[in-house]
Amino acid sequence: MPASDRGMNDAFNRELERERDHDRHELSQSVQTNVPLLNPQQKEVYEILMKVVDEGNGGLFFLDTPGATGNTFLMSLIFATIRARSGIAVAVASSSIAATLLEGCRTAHSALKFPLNLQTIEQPTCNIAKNFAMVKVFIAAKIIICNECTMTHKRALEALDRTLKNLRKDSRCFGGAMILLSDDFRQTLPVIPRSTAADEINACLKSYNLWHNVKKFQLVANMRVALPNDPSAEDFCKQLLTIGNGLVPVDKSSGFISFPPNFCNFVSSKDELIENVFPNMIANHKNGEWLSERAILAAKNKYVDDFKFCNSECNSWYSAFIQIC
Ligand SMILES: Nc1ncnc2c1ncn2[C@@H]1O[C@H](COP(=O)(O)OP(=O)(O)OP(=O)(O)O)[C@@H](O)[C@H]1O
Repeated sequence: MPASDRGMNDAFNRELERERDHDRHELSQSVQTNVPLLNPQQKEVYEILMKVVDEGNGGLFFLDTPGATGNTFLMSLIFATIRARSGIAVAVASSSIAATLLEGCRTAHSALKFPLNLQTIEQPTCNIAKNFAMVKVFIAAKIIICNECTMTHKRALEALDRTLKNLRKDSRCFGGAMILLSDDFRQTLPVIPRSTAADEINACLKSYNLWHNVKKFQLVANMRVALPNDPSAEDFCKQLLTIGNGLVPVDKSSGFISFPPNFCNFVSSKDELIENVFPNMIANHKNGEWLSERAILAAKNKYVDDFKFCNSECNSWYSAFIQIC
């Protein structure tokens, strides 16, 4: 078969069309429904950020969002507002689990082609050639959201800055694009193999040389507590903030903290953990809704590999979980 004669323009336009291919009516309705629900702080941030989007002057913004303060809710609303007006909004996240939180979000490494060895390159750029199909999308984007950004290496931001200046032929920061970072620095910092705590702090976005120029906003009202369906959430959220703010004493000999009383349920074995999270797995393993409500998270891949499953009937399911987790 002769090769089809498709120019690069086709690929560019396909990506642009895909980014604009949303049900604008449905998005407008969702915006109309959700804007009145915003709490005063969320509303203030939403209005400021949408004004920046409308003015089109770009800039670097950071939204500090402790757990459950409505980061996902607000990001989704900003996304929907821009898309409902046929604008292009790009969302990336530092991990694939985090990318599932926002519609159309991809991992930063996949969408922006960051080099894999960021920590060893002094002046990295994204591996985006000018004929890369997403280039027009990055040029046209009203906003680039980097969700759950605290795990991102500061050099990723440097690479994005260099690349956008080059693609958009604009010497302003990030080529004049609007970049919105969001997350909570009480959570995980960049993971650097065989590093010290100092290496992680040095790699963190707060060590980025333009960090002092970032315009910062904060959400503080915990919406899971405000919603009436979870009375235990208030204590749990306070405990999380206490740990995140470094207020729980560290044991000098071990370097560990002790969890506050009633913080969580402890189990004594992996089997007990699995039985608690996935009770009666054999009966439930084909129930997608039941499965989507539970997960076991592990801090390291080696702990994931340690999970051994012996039940042949749903062995394949167990394996699938562990990969996802
Ligand atoms: N203004 C609001 N009106 C109604 N519900 C809201 C509002 N803001 C947030 N919520 C709800 O509160 C819960 C927590 O919000 P959301 O998931 O957006 O927070 P988050 O900061 O992303 O939390 P986490 O980091 O813990 O995932 C969700 O169920 C969300 O739908």
